[in-house]
Amino acid sequence: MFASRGLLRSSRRLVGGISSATRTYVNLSKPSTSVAVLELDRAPVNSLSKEMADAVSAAIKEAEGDDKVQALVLKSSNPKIFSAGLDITEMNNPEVERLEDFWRSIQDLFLTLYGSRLSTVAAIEGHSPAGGCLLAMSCDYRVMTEGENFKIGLNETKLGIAAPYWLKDLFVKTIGNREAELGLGLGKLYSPSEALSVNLIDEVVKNEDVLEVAMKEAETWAKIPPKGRVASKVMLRSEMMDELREKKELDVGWFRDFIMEEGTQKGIDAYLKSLGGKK
Ligand SMILES: CCCCCCCC/C=C\C=C\CC(=O)SCCNC(=O)CCNC(=O)[C@H](O)C(C)(C)COP(=O)(O)OP(=O)(O)OC[C@H]1O[C@@H](n2cnc3c(N)ncnc32)[C@H](O)[C@@H]1OP(=O)(O)O
Repeated sequence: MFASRGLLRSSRRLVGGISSATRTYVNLSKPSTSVAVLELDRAPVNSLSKEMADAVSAAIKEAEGDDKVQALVLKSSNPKIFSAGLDITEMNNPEVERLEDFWRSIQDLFLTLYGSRLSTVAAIEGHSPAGGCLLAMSCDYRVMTEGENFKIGLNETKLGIAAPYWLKDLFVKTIGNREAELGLGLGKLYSPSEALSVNLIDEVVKNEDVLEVAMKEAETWAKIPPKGRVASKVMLRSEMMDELREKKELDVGWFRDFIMEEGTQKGIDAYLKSLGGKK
């Protein structure tokens, strides 16, 4: 019961020795013996399609497969956008089967990142709404670049949708119940200084310093003896993960039914058209 499946994942079937491995949508490198860097690289906004979510999950597992690696920095190839969250086009007039598979990939990405044996540090470069905030909150430590126009938070209600219960739980765990009520209800997007004041992030740094600060933090975590560190992470995170594992297919059904509703589709369609003003 204590050893949540996944958190102490066996590395036997995973590929070790990461050396600037580059693949579609993500770049994985190992700038130091104990720290890997996973760069999100899906232009224009690092939105999470099914394929992107699968690529990020696979890269995390690959990093975990190197026994020397103890920490992972998650960054973006775009200095102004960490991730724009879920790829909204996946939810706009979708095929039901694809929509369900998309959600399973998002669930798996959350379980993989949140449950990683690695210490994870998010180098949040720029905007990080909704699913971007999910990625950041799934990490152990969050550094965000300064600039009050950059935003992080869960803005789902503004799209006419609701965050799934497990994302709500993660938000509550991160910033507390009252602030989560305000943040979720209003679909609030926080500036870096606001996010710091509610503990949504841990540090605000200059743009040019973000990777250096994140790497330094990752090196600090990597020096902690992994046995106790991972056991502590399991204690803190397994309950939430086990609940989602048990309810995975129920959650897929809730998501599918919610997204396929006519009213939801109208809201998503209107929101998508408003983005960039181009669609
Ligand atoms: C009973 C309860 C049941 C519960 C059921 C559970 C239901 C849960 C469902 C869903 C959960 C969703 C979580 C999400 O993550 S939804 C996504 C939310 N994301 C956003 O709202 C961010 C939207 N994007 C932006 O705000 C901006 O793009 C920004 C990131 C600030 C960057 O701005 P800028 O640099 O100006 O870039 P543009 O806006 O011009 O965008 C460039 C092109 O990229 C397209 N784009 C942007 N974001 C997305 C996205 N998330 N998905 C897909 N495409 C996106 C945008 O349309 C532009 O495209 P084009 O150039 O073709 O016009």
